[in-house]
Amino acid sequence: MPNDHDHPPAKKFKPGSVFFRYDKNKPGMLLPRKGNATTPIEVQRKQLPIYQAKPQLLNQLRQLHNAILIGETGSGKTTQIPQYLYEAGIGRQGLIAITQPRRVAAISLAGRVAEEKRTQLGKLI
Ligand SMILES: Nc1ncnc2c1ncn2[C@@H]1O[C@H](COP(=O)(O)OP(=O)(O)OP(=O)(O)O)[C@@H](O)[C@H]1O
Repeated sequence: MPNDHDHPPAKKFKPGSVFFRYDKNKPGMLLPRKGNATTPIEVQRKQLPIYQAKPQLLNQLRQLHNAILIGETGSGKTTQIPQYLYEAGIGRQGLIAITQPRRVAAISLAGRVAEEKRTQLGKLI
């Protein structure tokens, strides 16, 4: 079974990924994208493509037991849908679980969502 060092997260090496930028000092290396410090996080959330579909999505998800959502990379599926569900009170009795293919990706995602919810990582998230 390969470890994280053998196969870094797919997201890290997806060309054109919104998450990563090239390291000019180390050819071939990709770095996490710099945060957009000038735009408030609430505004960043509303700028994501998925935000436009939020009411329709929640409406549909309330009526379904299972759903498969397909959307562009970086559109907000992973970071936003769990928050939409939580904010709408869906799944609050249990746990909203999110999977990622790699540990690094899972930690990065959790950190981002905690930042967006303005909570310390390890509590609500
Ligand atoms: N760790 C992070 N640090 C900073 N911004 C992030 C981070 N993770 C996500 N974002 C921001 O949130 C946006 C939505 O990311 P999200 O992972 O929800 O997209 P996605 O649709 O699930 O993408 P993918 O299909 O590649 O998993 C990104 O475009 C990026 O701007």
